[in-house]
Amino acid sequence: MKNQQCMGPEIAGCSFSIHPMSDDFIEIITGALKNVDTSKVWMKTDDVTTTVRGKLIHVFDVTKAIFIHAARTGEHVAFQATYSLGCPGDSAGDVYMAEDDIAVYNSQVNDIKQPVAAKFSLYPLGGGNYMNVIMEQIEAMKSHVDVSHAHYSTRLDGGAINVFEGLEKVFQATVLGGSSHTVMTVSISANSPSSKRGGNRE
Ligand SMILES: Cc1ncc(C[n+]2csc(CCO)c2C)c(N)n1
Repeated sequence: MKNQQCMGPEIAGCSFSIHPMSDDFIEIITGALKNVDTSKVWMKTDDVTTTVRGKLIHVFDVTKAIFIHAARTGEHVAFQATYSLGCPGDSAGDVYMAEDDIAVYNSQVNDIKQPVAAKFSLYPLGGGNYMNVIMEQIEAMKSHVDVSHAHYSTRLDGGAINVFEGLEKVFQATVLGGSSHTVMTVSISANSPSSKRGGNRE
C-alpha cells in the first residue's frame, strides 16, 4: 500500500456553505466569495460547498470575512463549516501556502458589530484524552462569547468577530496541545427572525 504523504501540522482546510434565506441567495453567496480577498488560500467552489486550504490563520481569516460579507446584507444567513488540520489522507496537490502570517481581514473587520448565534463541536482525533481537551476548550471559549450547553455541541452567543476569534483560538490550542488530527464543525446563524436575543447584541 502506498504511504499517505504526511503534510505536517501547518496545512489547514475548511469546507463551508452559506445558505441565505433570501430570493437573492445567488448574489449573496457569489458576492461574498468574489469580493473577499482569497489570494492567500487555495479555494474551490461547487454546488454544495466551498473549500479553502492553506495556513490556519488565512483559513480562519477568509472564512470569517466571507461570512461577515454575507451577513452584512442583513438577510437571514446560515453558515455551516468543517475545519480540519492533520495528516491522514491530506494531499499536497491542491494547497496554496502564503508565505506570511499576516491576515488580510483581521484589523479591517474587528469593529463590525454583527450579532450571531452558533453551535460548535470540537473533535481532537488521535489522542486518548479527548474529553478533557474538549472541556478545557469549552471553558476557554467563555473568555470570548456567552457559552451554553447543547446536545452534541456547545452554543455560542455574541458578536461574529468574537465567535470567530474564539473558534480560531480553540482550534489553535487543540492543535498545539498535541491533537494530531483536529476537526471542528460550526453552524452560525445571523439575522434570524427567531433570534433568542432580538438581534440587538454586538
Ligand atoms: C460558500 C458556499 N459555497 C458553495 C455553495 C453552493 N451553492 C449553492 S447556491 C450557489 C450559487 C449559485 O450557483 C452555490 C455556489 C454555497 N451554498 N455556499
